[in-house]
Amino acid sequence: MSTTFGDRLEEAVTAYGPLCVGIDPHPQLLHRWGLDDDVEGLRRFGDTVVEALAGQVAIAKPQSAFFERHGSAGVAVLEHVLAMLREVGVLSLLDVKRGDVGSTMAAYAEAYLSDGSSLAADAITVSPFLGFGSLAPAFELADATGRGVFVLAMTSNPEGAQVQHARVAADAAGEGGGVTVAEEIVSAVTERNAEGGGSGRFGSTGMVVGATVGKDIADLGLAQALADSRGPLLAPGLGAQGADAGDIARGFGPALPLVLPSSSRGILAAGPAPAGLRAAVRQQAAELAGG
Ligand SMILES: O=c1ccn([C@@H]2O[C@H](COP(=O)(O)O)[C@@H](O)[C@H]2O)c(=O)[nH]1
Repeated sequence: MSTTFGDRLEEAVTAYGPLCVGIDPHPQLLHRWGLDDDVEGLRRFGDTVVEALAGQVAIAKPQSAFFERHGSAGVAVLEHVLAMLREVGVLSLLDVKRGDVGSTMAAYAEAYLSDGSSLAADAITVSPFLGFGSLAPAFELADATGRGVFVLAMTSNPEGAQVQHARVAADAAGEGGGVTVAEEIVSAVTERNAEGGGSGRFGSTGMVVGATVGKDIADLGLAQALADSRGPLLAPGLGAQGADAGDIARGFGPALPLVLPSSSRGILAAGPAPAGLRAAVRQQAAELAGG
């Protein structure tokens, strides 16, 4: 791809708005939609959601876990969903939260970020808790193929603070200690986007910052640093986890133009009729826009 992920994202968000819809085929949702909790149900769920989102949203976020729980046939449905999103022109952000030692990370990167892989998405989520540097193979391949990487920074679950608010130790030279893990990640992403992330609104390295963590952003004094990062900020937690449009506006403050608010169950509960899903998308988008 000749353009960067950040530029493609900016174009899509300008056309359709920032709302990201999660594709999470929970067993309870399959049941509620009158589908069996099997591979055929999964496929029909995926087809319906993609049909409903086409021409409505910039970006969709399939949750890998709900496909993986059906084994290799479920992963084949995930591949199908990724191909369909590509076909209808909705960017895919695969929520797969990978992270490993560098040599293994290179293999994950090939699976999700290389041209020609059946599991390739426009962007993926990654976990930096084996060290930010261990993610280098994913960043390198994403840059080379025009894809994006979203690094977990401040996750939407209450347990995340235990790790993400911890203070890092100084390096061997006695430098750099004392900042929180979250702050360290924001700085590393900012550096990446400054080095080679294009010049538009978004760089191609994003972060996951939950819609539920507005108070933590304030407590850690990170709102301006997030705004300066140029990282697209995936903000899950809207809807089913309790956050609303007001929480996002207040919590992110100056970083709001970078935020991709994300909702899965809050939208998917309006199915299975595509018209119902589209109405839920429109209502959520209007709330986010302050309407
Ligand atoms: O911090 C995080 C990171 C990822 N997620 C994922 O987002 C969706 C949320 O689903 P809802 O139904 O809207 O609650 C799900 O796939 C999570 O794994 C997150 O919630 N928080």
